[in-house]
Amino acid sequence: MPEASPKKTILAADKLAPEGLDWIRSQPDAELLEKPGLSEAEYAAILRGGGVHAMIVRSAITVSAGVLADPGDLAVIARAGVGVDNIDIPAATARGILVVNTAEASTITTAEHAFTLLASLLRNIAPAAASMREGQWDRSKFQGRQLHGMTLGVVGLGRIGRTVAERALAFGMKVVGHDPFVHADLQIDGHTVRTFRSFAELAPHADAVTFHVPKTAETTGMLDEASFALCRDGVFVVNASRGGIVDEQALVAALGSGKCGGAALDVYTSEPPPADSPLRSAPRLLLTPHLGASTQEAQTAVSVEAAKACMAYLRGEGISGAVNAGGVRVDLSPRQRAFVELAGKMATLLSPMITRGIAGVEVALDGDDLAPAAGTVERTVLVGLLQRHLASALNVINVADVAEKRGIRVTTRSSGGDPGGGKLTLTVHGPADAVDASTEAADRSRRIVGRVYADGAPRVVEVNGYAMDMVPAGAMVLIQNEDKPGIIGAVGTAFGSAGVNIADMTISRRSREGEHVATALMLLKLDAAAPAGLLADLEALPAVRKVAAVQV
Ligand SMILES: NC(=O)C1=CN([C@@H]2O[C@H](COP(=O)(O)OP(=O)(O)OC[C@H]3O[C@@H](n4cnc5c(N)ncnc54)[C@H](O)[C@@H]3O)[C@@H](O)[C@H]2O)C=CC1
Ligand SMILES: O=C(O)CCC(=O)C(=O)O
Repeated sequence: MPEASPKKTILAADKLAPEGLDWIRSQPDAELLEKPGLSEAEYAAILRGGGVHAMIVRSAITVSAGVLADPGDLAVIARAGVGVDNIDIPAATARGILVVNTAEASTITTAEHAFTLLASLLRNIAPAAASMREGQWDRSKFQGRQLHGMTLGVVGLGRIGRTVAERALAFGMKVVGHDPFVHADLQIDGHTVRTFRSFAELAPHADAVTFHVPKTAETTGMLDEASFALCRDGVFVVNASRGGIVDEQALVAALGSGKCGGAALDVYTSEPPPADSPLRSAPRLLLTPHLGASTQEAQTAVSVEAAKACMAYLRGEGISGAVNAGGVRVDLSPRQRAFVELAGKMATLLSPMITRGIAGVEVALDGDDLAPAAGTVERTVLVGLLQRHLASALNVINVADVAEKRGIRVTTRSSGGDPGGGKLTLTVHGPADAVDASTEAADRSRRIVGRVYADGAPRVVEVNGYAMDMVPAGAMVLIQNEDKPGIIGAVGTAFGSAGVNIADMTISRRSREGEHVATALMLLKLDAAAPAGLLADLEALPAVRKVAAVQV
């Protein structure tokens, strides 16, 4: 989660509707940096300089790994729109930058554009209008086709695809669809939309196809030479999703051969397409310059929503439209926040005891109303456990990836209700546990338990079987020793000689079956960090087994 600091700077890196920019200017804790139309290198330099907390983009700029190489204070990138294929999400995630979009705000506008393209294409509106301007009056040349009765194949039955389907049905078209995540036929406005398991199966059933899918490895080139062959002769094609989903070369060829009766594109593999692109001169091809979301209404909505999403995250109020946040939430109640704080402190306290790596982490969160915080607790735990051992800065956005790359299995369980009012238990398994069930291996598991009582303070109540009660904070030292007389005095003398004041201290004794000497764990809260010399002196004391210092 971003640090709380007075003013947050939002970089508007694309042309945004003035309403969103005005909203930013009206916020006392926000500052606007308006810099549309720069190069990737220039954006990289602005970010590197620090002081930019959020960045809003549309599709004109590419937020590449290079732009994010040294992102300074950047905590969130908002896409004022839907498609995030111009943002390097793995690079943003790796640097702990939240990516959000404004998925709903432009749905209707984009669906209207796709449907308008189809209707205009079938009625030759663009070439007929152009011929009128040239002084011609040629009615037979522009005879069109009727929408009513035609079958439209909608590929991608998400927000925009379904909205297009509704409009097509209202015009008396039959609609069929394909979406790997829609398994049954759909009922839309009293009509049945038959769904097919693949585009190949849908293709022979449609007079026209329209694409409303994200650009992925599976969707790129979905309509290519091979799949054109499966389509009806004279099929009409609309693509207002992303360039390259309809293969441009195959389209030009199909238009030339008549396999494709006409097509309309709003999006291109390269935007703008080169001046000499064959697309610009292909017959029966209607082109618009990526206008799908370009209405006053949609642009106002995406601009304001993107601005609000940035500030909500930076203020810790919530995450809306998250693309890479996993289960992280910042809109938590004070009690849920207390558990997130406890999670971070417990994991940090445990982290110096984890010297042999981590194979798995179990997070158990018990208590009423705590479940919504589980994702945030889980990631906060990982940050606390791993940060000490890694050079790069971790946060709740990038840590899941970091853990996964290290093969750390994380299981999180949350249950409602706990008689004590709420409990968090972390168990960290060392690498040997999975293959060796011996006592020694089992002992490599580390367990810490914490609670938040009515006072709201996050307390640690158990560490590795030692019962205790302490609110962890600041500089702390853990000392494990054999439970023999004189140790406490020796430890106190060492601190006194080093001039370090002990602010709070708890001692707990544990005697386990099979252990011939009882051991004790001291947890000390200090007024200042313990210097290395003091830690060495403590380690040298007879009967002291382990000493670890940690900043919680
Ligand atoms: N031309 C423009 O200006 C605009 C274009 N878009 C683009 O429209 C597209 C759709 O946007 P939304 O409907 O909001 O997204 P959405 O996420 O609501 O829907 C996308 C649908 O595609 C489906 N899908 C994924 N892989 C598929 C596959 N291999 N075959 C068939 N279906 C598949 C998904 O299951 C999902 O239902 C996006 O690519 C977006 O970038 C969005 C807004 C404006
Ligand atoms: O006008 C824009 O910003 C592009 C809209 C778009 O393609 C999207 O939102 O995915």
